[in-house]
Amino acid sequence: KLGMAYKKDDNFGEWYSEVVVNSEMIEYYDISGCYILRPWAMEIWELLKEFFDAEIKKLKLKPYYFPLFVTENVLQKEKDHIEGFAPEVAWVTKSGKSDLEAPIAIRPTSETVMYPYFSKWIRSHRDLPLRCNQWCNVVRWEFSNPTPFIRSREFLWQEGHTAFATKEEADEEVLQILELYRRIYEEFLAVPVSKGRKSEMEKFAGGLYTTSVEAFIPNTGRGIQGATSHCLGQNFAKMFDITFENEKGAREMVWQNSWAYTTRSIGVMVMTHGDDKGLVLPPKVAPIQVIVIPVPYKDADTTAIKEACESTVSTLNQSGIRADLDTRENYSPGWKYSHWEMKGVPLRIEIGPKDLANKQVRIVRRDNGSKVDIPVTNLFEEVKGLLDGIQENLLKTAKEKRDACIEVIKTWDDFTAALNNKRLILAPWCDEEEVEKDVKARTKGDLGAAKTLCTPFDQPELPEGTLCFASGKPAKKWSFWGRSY
Ligand SMILES: O=C1CCCN[C@@H]1CCCn1cnc2cc(F)c(F)cc2c1=O
Ligand SMILES: [Mg+2]
Repeated sequence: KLGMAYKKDDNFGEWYSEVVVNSEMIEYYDISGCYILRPWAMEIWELLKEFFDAEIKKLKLKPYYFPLFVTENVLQKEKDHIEGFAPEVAWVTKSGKSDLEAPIAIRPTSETVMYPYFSKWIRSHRDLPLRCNQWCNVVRWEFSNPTPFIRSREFLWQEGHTAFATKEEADEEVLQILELYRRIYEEFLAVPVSKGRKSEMEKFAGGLYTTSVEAFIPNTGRGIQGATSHCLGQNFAKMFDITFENEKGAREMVWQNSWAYTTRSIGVMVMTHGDDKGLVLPPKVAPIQVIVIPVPYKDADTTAIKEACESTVSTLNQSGIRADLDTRENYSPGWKYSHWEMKGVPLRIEIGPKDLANKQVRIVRRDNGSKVDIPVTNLFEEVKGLLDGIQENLLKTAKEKRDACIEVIKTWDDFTAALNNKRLILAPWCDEEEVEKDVKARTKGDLGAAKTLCTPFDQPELPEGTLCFASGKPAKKWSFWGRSY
């Protein structure tokens, strides 16, 4: 079980599957596209949820739980937002031996479940804003290659659904939530992301506009959507008759948003930081931040060593650091080093007879393997400093790697070359959907077509007269293009 059979740079797909299993995050399940999330994954999910839930409570979101099931006619209510997705909808058709009167869908997302009740609950401007969030699972019976965390037929997410009296309020919240998603990725998962707007073709068809945070996986040269925050405009208000009486007594439709991030975020973190020894966890999301390992030496005082380990762990835990010790007799220190490296624990503390005698401990960093001996007296400060250093180093390294993949291009030939070089492409675009479709058609292949990933809010200077790389028409904006998950 110890050691990896695959190398990240040689066989990324196999490496990834091995890491998520060997680090005890995932157990494969006997239904394709479904995975068991073990504690090492769920504890990360819970740390992210703890942050996000506290932040949205500051924005006055209220917790709800809506049913998993939705009737056929309600699901079909919104034609254009569903029609493209119909093949992904999972249906319950029987209970026991008998057929159901009518098939019932399992929620792939909850607009059609929730909005008939938003219509009922919202009568007056006093009922606004309505702010609803639920933490739940959703089911989408996808057929493209299933990948743990990244693409599964059932996944966990939070879905926020809000309603406002004015577009201004909705527009503001879209960006507040997008900033929280950026923080989830950059401050917790140490994954660099770009905030931007989806094209008309890539946006959520049922909405007005879509914003997202986009990540990039250098090993595969593919972009990946990290999270999404939509302004729905009044489209769903019209469909579901969600109106309110304003201060002047006139009836108006509400302005809505919906936004989500999912367990996919964990997979992006694994892909970004993992190495050939296994998982590398950013301290902010590490279920165990420090593992303490006794290094007994033939006739050395093993009891004293064990006591030193226990007091080290309790000192750290009392200061809010997630520390644990591995005193299992039936495993050697060497075996334990590999095991906890595989699980990506940021810091290892070794305590042997010499350390005991010198009233010090040896600390080993998972991210760069560096070792340092520190006096027990300022254990907490040193450990805290090292954990902060690891967190910072992981984001910095990932940002440098991602930025090294970005290629600015202006011609079609450079575009196709960059695409085949697994680059994240930044190109001037005329912003015409026909051109986007044309690029998709011209880059179709077994690696998948190129698409727009987002138009970054942070726009570089676009010199007058710059032409679109694909159409030769006057360019209107810089957009990120590439293959994606
Ligand atoms: O992306 C979000 C944020 C959270 C709430 N939902 C929105 C839009 C979801 C877009 N979407 C995405 N996937 C879907 C899959 C389906 F099978 C289906 F019936 C509907 C959808 C579907 O509407
Ligand atoms: Mg999908």
